[in-house]
Amino acid sequence: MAKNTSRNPRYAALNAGGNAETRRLIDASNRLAEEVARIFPSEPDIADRHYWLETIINHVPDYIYAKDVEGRFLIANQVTVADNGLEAMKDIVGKTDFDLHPPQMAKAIADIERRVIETGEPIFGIEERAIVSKGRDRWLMTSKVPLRNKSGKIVGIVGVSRDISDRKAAERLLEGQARLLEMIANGRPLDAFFRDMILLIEALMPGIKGSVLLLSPDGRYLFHGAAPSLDEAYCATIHGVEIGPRMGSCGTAAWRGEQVIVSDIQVDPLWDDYRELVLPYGFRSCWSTPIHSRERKVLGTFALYSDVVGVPDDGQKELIAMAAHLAGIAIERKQAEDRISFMAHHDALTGLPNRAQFEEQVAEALEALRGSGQWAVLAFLDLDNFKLVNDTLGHAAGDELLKVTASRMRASVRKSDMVVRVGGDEFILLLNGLPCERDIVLARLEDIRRAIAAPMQIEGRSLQVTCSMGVACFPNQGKTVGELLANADMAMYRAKELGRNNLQVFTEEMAAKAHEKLKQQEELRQALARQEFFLQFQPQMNLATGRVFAAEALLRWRHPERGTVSPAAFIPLAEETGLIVPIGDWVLRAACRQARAWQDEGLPPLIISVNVSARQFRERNWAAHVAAILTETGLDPFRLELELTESLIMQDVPGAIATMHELQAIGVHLAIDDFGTGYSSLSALKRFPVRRLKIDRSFVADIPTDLDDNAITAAIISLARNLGLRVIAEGVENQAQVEFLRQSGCDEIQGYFFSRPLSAPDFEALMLQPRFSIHSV
Ligand SMILES: Nc1nc2c(ncn2[C@@H]2O[C@H](COP(=O)(O)O[C@H]3[C@@H](O)[C@H](n4cnc5c(=O)[nH]c(N)nc54)O[C@@H]3COP(=O)(O)O)[C@@H](O)[C@H]2O)c(=O)[nH]1
Repeated sequence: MAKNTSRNPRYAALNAGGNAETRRLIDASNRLAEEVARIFPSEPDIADRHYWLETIINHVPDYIYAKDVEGRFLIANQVTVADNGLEAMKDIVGKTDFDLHPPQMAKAIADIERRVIETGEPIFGIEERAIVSKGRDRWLMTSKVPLRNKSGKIVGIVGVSRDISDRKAAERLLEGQARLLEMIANGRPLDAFFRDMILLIEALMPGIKGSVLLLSPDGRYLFHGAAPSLDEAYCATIHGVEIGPRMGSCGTAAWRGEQVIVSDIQVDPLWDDYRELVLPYGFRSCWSTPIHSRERKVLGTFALYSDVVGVPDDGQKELIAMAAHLAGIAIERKQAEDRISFMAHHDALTGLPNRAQFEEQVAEALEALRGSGQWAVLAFLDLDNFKLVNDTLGHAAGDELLKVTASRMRASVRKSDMVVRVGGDEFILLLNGLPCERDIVLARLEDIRRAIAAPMQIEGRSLQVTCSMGVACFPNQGKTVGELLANADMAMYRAKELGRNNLQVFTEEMAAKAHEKLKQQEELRQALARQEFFLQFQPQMNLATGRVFAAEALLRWRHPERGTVSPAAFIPLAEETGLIVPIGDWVLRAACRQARAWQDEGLPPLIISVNVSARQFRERNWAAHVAAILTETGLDPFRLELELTESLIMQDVPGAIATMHELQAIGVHLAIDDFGTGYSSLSALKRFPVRRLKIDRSFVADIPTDLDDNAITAAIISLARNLGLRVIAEGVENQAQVEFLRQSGCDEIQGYFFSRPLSAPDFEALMLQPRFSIHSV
């Protein structure tokens, strides 16, 4: 006993190192030794000593025992005896571990003890497995020291073991949780995740079998998720079980949204309808826990089955709650992944597949059709005047209209056909496997158009939308998705040209036209680089003074083959392709530079007027760009007037007013071109920071003979005067027009009557002539 005190150098050394468990064991031994030394300071009677010692070690909760060199128990404390399923010490004395444990486990214990005996070296704090009371598999932390007789000979070992199973289980649980969370984070498939989760729980709860069932999207049925240890036939039987108030443990738990603990399936009424079904598998208890989402929506159930009657203890309840929680996270993550994947392949508003998915599927469909002698029809579809609905009834109404249209299209085609939304109000249809008869194809498409055009109720209003369709048929009008899309697009363009609400099938003529357009686009693109553009200048005259106060810069294209091309022939194409932005930039820069040159040459003060296209005007920071060009060319801002068409302003009135104010702030003047053609509201006009209105030449052309035009022209002049704006008439070609305009109070004129657009040198010569008087003409 004295050997085991803290004064023993070997134990003292061990006290300093080792792990916490070992230290605790040693401390306990030391305390025991000290206590004995304190109680028995003098040599007590040997029998008493033996009795006391036995009493003491029987109060220690750890296993304490001694064995001889053959591994036979010599002595063991009460807990060792009891946990090995025996009653008294005499029952264990003489037994070996081979009598108490499975052979492999017993051998592992015997090997360690043999080493201690052979080397004489103690072993501290080793972890070993042992089967203790009623076959419970436990983890022990054990220290073993050689047992010596009085002459120092090793006659066996003394062992002290502590049950560390709870700590080991907690460690295992933590490791398992970490592994499961890692699986969730790595997006492992749900079934693999559930499988590992159930196996972890089963390892921690021996004798229990787990299962996960998933609730169907309509919230009515439970479907198999995972159950690695349950019989497949049983899983198949409960697959698709309906949830309800008395539907076994799982069906009821999902129905109630709360845990259902059935301790005895044989008697619990919740199992009345399922008792027979479960009987062959021998389950007696089933504890089912709903798997919830973060919003407490039931996603499925996590159930544990056991062959014995019973309820979970607190530790098991904690494990179940943890598993159900992790399962919820995993399901929600999977649902989020599915949603993201759906969104990547579908249009969020209508739920239709998107273009990326469409092209893939069309390619497959065409491949399947190839050589079959059947047709596929690809149609581009564009809703007419959708923008009007959006602008007048608002975006919510526009969205609703798109959804209704999408579902009508879906309902008008077969399952094997496809409908996709490619953006805005544009859709593509693929009708699959049609007979090669144009009339049948057209009849099907007209049916779809009719379905779309049926009246619909949107926000309490009855609306009707027509559509334009461009069609290309496989294989004659395109052999690949790309060809079909391009040709259907051309046909659609033609349908729109023809005034909407119609259907056009692709023809070779359309292709030729498109080809020509492409060629023109390319030429236009190169025209800038090759410096084929130049400007002409048309004077603008003050009617009262006869003085030329401004020049309108007009763009021309010196085409290498076609000669001088009017802007009317290429500006629309430039607008469509966006080339108008660099071209417009060139015009503005060239016009400002010319105006500055005339100023430097001493020409009378002049305003240079430049046309602006809608596309240019919408460019980000356009006003700042204009300011930069003015700085670059050295022209004073007040010498520049920008002509904005009425239709340009009306496309986005608030945006246009904001840009107009920015331009006004840098000192540039503004005029409204083609006034009278763009339906600008008079109230809006008041808010435009403009200096001048330009009466469109279509009104001027027939004055003074056309009484309507006379009235319109006079009204515009009067309006301008009342708003404090100057007014100029364009396209003035004769004396009678001049007279009418003068009498109506028009301030200024521009037109062939006075001068056609001139080259820069000719304009300069005109300005240098003696003062021109309109009265003398
Ligand atoms: N965005 C830009 N548009 C531009 C630019 N340069 C011109 N244009 C626009 O192209 C349209 C056609 O212009 P153009 O062929 O130059 O015709 C102008 C005049 O020549 C013509 N005009 C002038 N007087 C008369 C006349 O007495 N009779 C008659 N039949 N035509 C006449 O009018 C055109 C000027 O119109 P406007 O701009 O409305 O003042 C035309 O829409 C141009 O705006 C450019 O650089 N950028």
